[in-house]
Amino acid sequence: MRDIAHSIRVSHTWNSFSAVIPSGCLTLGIPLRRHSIRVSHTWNSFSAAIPSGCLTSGILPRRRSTFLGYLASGILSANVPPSSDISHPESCPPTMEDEGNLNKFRVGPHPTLFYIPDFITDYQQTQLLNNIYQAPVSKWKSLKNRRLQNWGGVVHEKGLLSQDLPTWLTRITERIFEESGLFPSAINHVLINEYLPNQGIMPHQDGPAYFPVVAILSLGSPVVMDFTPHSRLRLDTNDAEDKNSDDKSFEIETKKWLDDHHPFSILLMPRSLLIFKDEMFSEYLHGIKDSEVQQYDKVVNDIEALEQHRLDPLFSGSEKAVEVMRNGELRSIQRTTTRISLTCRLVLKVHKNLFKF
Ligand SMILES: O=C(O)CCC(=O)C(=O)O
Ligand SMILES: [Fe+2]
Repeated sequence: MRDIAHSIRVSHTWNSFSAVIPSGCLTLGIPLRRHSIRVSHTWNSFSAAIPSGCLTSGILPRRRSTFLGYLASGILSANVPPSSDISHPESCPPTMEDEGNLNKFRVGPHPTLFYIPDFITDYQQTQLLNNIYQAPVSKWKSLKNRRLQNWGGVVHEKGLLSQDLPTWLTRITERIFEESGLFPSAINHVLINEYLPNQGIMPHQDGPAYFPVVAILSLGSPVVMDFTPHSRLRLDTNDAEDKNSDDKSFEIETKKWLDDHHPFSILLMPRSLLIFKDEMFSEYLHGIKDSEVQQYDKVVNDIEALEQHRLDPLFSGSEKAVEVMRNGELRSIQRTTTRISLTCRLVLKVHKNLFKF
């Protein structure tokens, strides 16, 4: 049989990221997508041709209450250039806060995983990257396979030795807290991971100190995250006595559980927010392969992740950031730039940190 290979571009017209970035941090900078249609950031100044309820802060429409919140919190303050676009006013995807309804963003076979495309605008992404790369070099901790910044304090098994999050981070964590409605109190810890195209993170479960809801904001290069069911994690969460009481039936139960729980992946596009909780937090490992080319044939959110890119007129831009290959059924992305993620979590037990770093 003839193997027909063709490729689909999902790249936009990418601009070089112009933030102050220490040399060597990024190869040619993190590219940012250019807006197609720009409007003033004075939210109440436009209304034409936008379906009701479709006022936007970027591609993802937001409600007025959010804009006001943003204005109040200064994220769209006086020196902010016009940045929001109404790329597709005819399509009005749901916002996370609509009816407080996160369910619209459920993806995959489990009810505890949510993918919110275009959670922030290009401009907000630039602002975040600016702040991240303006942090002192000493803020970065280098690991074998990535660098990270730790914000909010030191997490111990017994809790958080807390430090206040900077305002540029609370603007985003407060919005996640309010719009998701999943955290019992304000998010107080943010881990910022930086991945070069050939870097990833081993499959792991987040520590027991965290409340079992994770929100991951993605910036820069798209990436594929893998979720793997882990029966041992499940055993750990069950009563030990139950385990020993009847080994045989427990074995059968575990096998049945594994039959119902399959590995899957999720495509994380720039500016998207991934939220997972409960079962997905405690019974699955999550990780990112350290390869520049990542298959995404097993992703459960390809439609949601690529929809906006398909609709965007800049989709056919000549500069390519990501190429989505379709070789028969084998689909993959090429990671060409750095990815930054903000892992936003809550540690319930907090000890005020007396030491300043
Ligand atoms: O970078 C990511 O998307 C995942 C990060 C993560 O799993 C973590 O910080 O625990
Ligand atoms: Fe994690």
